[in-house]
Amino acid sequence: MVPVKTRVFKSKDEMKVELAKYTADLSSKFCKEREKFTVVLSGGDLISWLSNLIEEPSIEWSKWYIFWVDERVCAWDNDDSNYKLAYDRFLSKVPIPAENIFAIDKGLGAEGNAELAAERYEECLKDKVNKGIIRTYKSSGFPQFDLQLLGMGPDGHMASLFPEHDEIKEKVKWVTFINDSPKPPSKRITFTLPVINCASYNVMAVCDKEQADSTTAALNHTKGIPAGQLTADVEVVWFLDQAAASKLPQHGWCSIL
Ligand SMILES: O=C1O[C@H](COP(=O)(O)O)[C@@H](O)[C@H](O)[C@H]1O
Repeated sequence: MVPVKTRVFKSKDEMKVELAKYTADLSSKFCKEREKFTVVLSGGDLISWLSNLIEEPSIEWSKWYIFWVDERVCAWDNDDSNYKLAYDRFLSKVPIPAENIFAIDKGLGAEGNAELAAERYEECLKDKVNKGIIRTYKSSGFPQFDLQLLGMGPDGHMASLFPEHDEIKEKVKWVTFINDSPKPPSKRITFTLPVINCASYNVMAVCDKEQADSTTAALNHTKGIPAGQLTADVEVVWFLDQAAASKLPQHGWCSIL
């Protein structure tokens, strides 16, 4: 397991600037090495924190490939959809080719069939592995994404892996589903923990005082909350604002000013 790094910023705005720089640097690295950059998005607040990235001049958007760590099983134009959120606030503002964006199956989403939607998304990932777009992790065969941009709920869930729910125990599947999510909407699909933790780089971005308890519990590995199990192949970094970090035993600011 790689050591978990934390970077604490005085404000959300500072965090957004640094998150954009971090992502742009990795984009340059992977686009140079592989001519591709596979990026996994989550939903929630994270998407609004990508606003500075839109302005980054160095990014070769045509080489980006977009996936989702979790998705609500609903129509693409439903306000609950993580795809819609990302499209409206981020993807529609940058020139990533439409054929490089891999959302949940449109029909199965609209139908509300979580089990089949998860199977179809896993097939989609396998197809991209076969086409050399996604790498695989060592000999495990699990997909290895270049960068995942993750968020955490106040209960400590990440992706759609919730505390006291069994989906986090899945060891074989790449994508699983939940029909009774404690956070609405109830039907979701989600990457499994082994897939999440095979990524080369994992960023967990968390802000606000409502997240202070779960941030502390996750980083101290207490209460067994899902986000506390996050690791990565190369690097895992928690990007925190001062409020989210306020209950950590010791935190120094990492001001960019
Ligand atoms: O439901 C979800 O929640 C988490 C956390 O969202 P936030 O609004 O508390 O930041 C998110 O990461 C996940 O993708 C989403 O489906």
